[in-house]
Formats: sequence, C-alpha cells, structure tokens
Amino acid sequence: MLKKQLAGEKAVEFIEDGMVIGLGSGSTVFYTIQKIGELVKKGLRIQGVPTSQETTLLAQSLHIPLVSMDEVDEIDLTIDGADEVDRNLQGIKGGGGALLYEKIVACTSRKIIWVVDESKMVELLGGFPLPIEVVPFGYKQVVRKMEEEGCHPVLRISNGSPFQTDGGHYIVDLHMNKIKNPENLAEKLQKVTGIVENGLFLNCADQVIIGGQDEVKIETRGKNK
Ligand SMILES: O=C(CO)[C@H](O)[C@H](O)COP(=O)(O)O
Repeated sequence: MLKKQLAGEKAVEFIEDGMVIGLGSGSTVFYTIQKIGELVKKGLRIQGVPTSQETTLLAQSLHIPLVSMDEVDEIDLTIDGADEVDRNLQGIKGGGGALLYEKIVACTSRKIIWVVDESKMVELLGGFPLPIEVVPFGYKQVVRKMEEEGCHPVLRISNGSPFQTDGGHYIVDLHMNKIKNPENLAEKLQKVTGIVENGLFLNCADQVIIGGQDEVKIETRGKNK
C-alpha cells in the first residue's frame, strides 16, 4: 500500500457517528474520503464540509452527505493533507491551491488531523515553496513587494494562464528555501494588502498521521516541545 494511502485511511479511525467532518483537499486525503464513502455506505452518519470544488465532486460521487460552511457553527474534526510539516507540527499547505478555504475550515474545527507520507516531514519549513493567495487586481504590486522582501515569488501558472483558486484568486509561490521564523513571516504576510491568505498553518494541526513503509506514526502537537 502507498505511504499516503496508509496515512489517509488511518484517519477514519478518529471519526465518530454524528460528527461534522471538514474534508481537506489533495491526493492523500483522497484516501480518507474514499474510506469515509465506504463507511457511509455501511451506515456511518456524518456530514462533510468540503474545502474545495475537487473535494466536493469526490464526496458527491461517493454519496457523502455535505453541508456548506454557512450551515455549521462548528466542525468536530477536519482531516486534511499538508505539503511540509516540521517537528512542532507547524506546516505549509496550499500546494493544491485550496489554502484559503482549508484555513477557513481549519479555524472552525475543534480538532485537526493532517495526513502525510513521511517525505513531508522536515527540519525547517520552506523547501516546499510557500503559497500565498492573492487578489488578481494589483497582484503585480504584491509580487514586486515579495521580490523586495527577498521571498523569490513566482506566479503559479496553469495551462498558460495564472492558476485561479476556487475563490477566484491567484497563487504566488514563495521560493524561500528555509523559513527560520514562520511566525514572523506569517505576521508580515498578513499585513500586505492584496494577500488574502498565506500557506503557513501554524499551531493548527493537533495530530499528524505519517505514512511510512508499512506502518503509520502519529505525532501529537505539544509533545515535542
Ligand atoms: O494544501 C493542500 C491543497 O491546497 C493539500 O492538502 C496539500 O497540497 C497536500 O496535498 P497532497 O496530499 O496531494 O500532497
């Protein structure tokens, strides 16, 4: 079995009947959602809150009952993927461009579990380019500012045009290599007009399920401090 499949499928063990579940995006949580589909078929009653159009379509194809963000006050558990995770379970997300909706869902969740394969675990964040979601109007100003700040921005392109998120924004990837102080950087990015959200998910995941060769490891936030 693939490492990401091991991690993705393990996460369903944390789901209880009646829960509202945030459904993340990406190729790892794909396995979680598929497994949820199987459980729903067998009688599990949950409601899913999808974080992207892609996840919505996947969940619908599996007949998983869905509700929108506006219909829930709180989400019991969100299961999502991540692009990089450090030993304090701080992470980078947004490789698939769903970071804004993923962060909104995360902020409403009582518990968050990330599912990753072991290659995503790093000493220092930043090897994976940090995505920022940017309003198209005036995006070049944001790119220029990021250049001035030494963040090495690259506008994400898809089929020859700027990649567009579900929210209609662009993604700019910051090729920083090493992010020594993620809190500082997140604070800086939050202050730039035109940046809607950044892919630093700090103090967010409660647990990370890490898929290895034949087994999974579960890390819990706060245990490595
Ligand atoms: O943040 C995300 C999408 O915006 C994904 O969760 C992240 O990119 C991980 O995806 P994958 O499991 O395919 O590696």
